Amino acid sequence: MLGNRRAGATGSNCCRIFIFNGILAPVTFSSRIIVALDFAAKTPALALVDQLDPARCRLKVGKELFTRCGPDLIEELHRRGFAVFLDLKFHDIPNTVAAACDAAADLGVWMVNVHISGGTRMLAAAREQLDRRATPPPLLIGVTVLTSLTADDLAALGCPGAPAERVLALAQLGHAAGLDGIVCSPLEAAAVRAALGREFLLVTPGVRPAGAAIGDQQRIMTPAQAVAAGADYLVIGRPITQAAEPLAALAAIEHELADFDNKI
Ligand SMILES: O=C(O)c1cc(=O)[nH]c(=O)n1[C@@H]1O[C@H](COP(=O)(O)O)[C@@H](O)[C@H]1O
Repeated sequence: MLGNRRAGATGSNCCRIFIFNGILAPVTFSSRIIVALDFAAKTPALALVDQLDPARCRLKVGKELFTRCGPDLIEELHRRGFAVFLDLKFHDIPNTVAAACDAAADLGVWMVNVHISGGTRMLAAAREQLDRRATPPPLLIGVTVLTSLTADDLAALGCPGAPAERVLALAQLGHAAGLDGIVCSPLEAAAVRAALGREFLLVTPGVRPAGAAIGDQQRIMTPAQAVAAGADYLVIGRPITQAAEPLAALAAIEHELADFDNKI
């Protein structure tokens, strides 16, 4: 099995060298917060991004924004110095997913994800393709059970049992296939951490500050609870992007995490 940590791009701190117009630009990222840019167009997305600081958060570009704006948007975010998680949740035959991961790596993104339920051969193909690259590849992260799903939803899909059991089984599959980490809800983070160790990255959406609208998320915790459970990165969208004052919402989450850090 290949090492689960990719040099230079993991943990709470990392430094990546970006090359734009022939200029080397080292950028250090330190935040655990990944802001999900779930916008329908470039203009509102960049209006928020231009108020943010790469030292305070990373950015996630998902299916909607990428489908509308494409690779140019990723380049614009890189030019502003942000580490980008390209969240396209690849799930297809091994050859197709491996090639898609390679294409994502060509964009210079920091993190890319695939559905672990695509199976071991698909995961291995993605891993091998990224490891063949000449430069450090993006972190390869596997989605376990979407945070919008409940036990009843899983049963309806023919997967009876608690989400936590399925998350752990998928996490073990991903770990064995050499993924750098997984996406799970904070509710499962502690069990996965205990089973798979400190090095395996845990990326948790399903994060809601106390009092925030839950929306379509089903398995949630607060930011501090998620970190206490072992999450490395918190993916947070609407509680920041839809807030009346997004910067104040981000600052409140940072304060919550700082308070937690000071207590341990
Ligand atoms: O892979 C993801 O990022 C993801 C996996 C998952 O299980 N649940 C989940 O919510 N996400 C993403 O995380 C973000 C959460 O956004 P909010 O619910 O607005 O905080 C969205 O962009 C989702 O696409």
